[in-house]
Amino acid sequence: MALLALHAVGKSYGALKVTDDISLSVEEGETLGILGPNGAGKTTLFNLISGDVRVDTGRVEYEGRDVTALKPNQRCHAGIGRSYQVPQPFGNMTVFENLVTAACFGAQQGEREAWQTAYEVLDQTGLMAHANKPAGGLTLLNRKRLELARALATKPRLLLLDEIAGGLTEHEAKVLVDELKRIKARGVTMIWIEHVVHALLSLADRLFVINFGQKLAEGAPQAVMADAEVRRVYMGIEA
Ligand SMILES: Nc1ncnc2c1ncn2[C@@H]1O[C@H](COP(=O)(O)OP(=O)(O)OP(=O)(O)O)[C@@H](O)[C@H]1O
Repeated sequence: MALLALHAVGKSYGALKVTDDISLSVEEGETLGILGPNGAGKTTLFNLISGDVRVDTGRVEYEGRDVTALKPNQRCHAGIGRSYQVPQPFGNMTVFENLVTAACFGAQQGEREAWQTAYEVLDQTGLMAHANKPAGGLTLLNRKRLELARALATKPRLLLLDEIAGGLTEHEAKVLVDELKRIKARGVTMIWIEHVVHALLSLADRLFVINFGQKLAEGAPQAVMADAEVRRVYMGIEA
């Protein structure tokens, strides 16, 4: 049984079909990479999975049950955690407080357990030295780390990562990818939207490419990257 399955989901804003009849499934432990040009509908797809936006048509199944009608907090409690493309920390709170908040409200933990979770996640994401700093003053790499850490503190079984490597230097992206590899090794299932293709390829088991809200290609990373239509649409390379 797939951990997540989308069945013919659709979403329009006025006349614009942003998600057009997308079906996909993700197996437990798998990392699915999502690629597509700017405005293709990738973040909207995450919003439909996390419940931030409701589907107009189709169905979202998680752990074999229909979650289409569940609110974002209910989907988070069920184990769907996400990061946002633009980091969304509580800027006036410390890094530690941000993680305790995520554990309390996302994983429904009591205070003592949430402190323990926050401590573990600080350790996993290399943020320990910044625990007591206000989140609003972090560097870009550490803001990205905190975005990942906040998602992890909700104890996800399925982790949605939205351009977590965007804007980082080569070295910083490698540090982040190493962290993601450790998370993957712990069995967390991931869907990762990323324009930094070499970072994505170092982790993804499978790729799914979107263009104009529709599926353009899906399959093994090497085969998808060699696909003539993907090269034309995504990389601007004519065959
Ligand atoms: N709330 C909204 N109201 C109207 N249009 C929207 C809304 N959200 C997204 N769109 C439009 O839907 C399209 C897809 O947006 P989306 O953010 O999902 O694309 P994306 O593939 O994630 O892009 P990028 O790679 O630039 O982040 C865009 O044309 C965008 O302007």
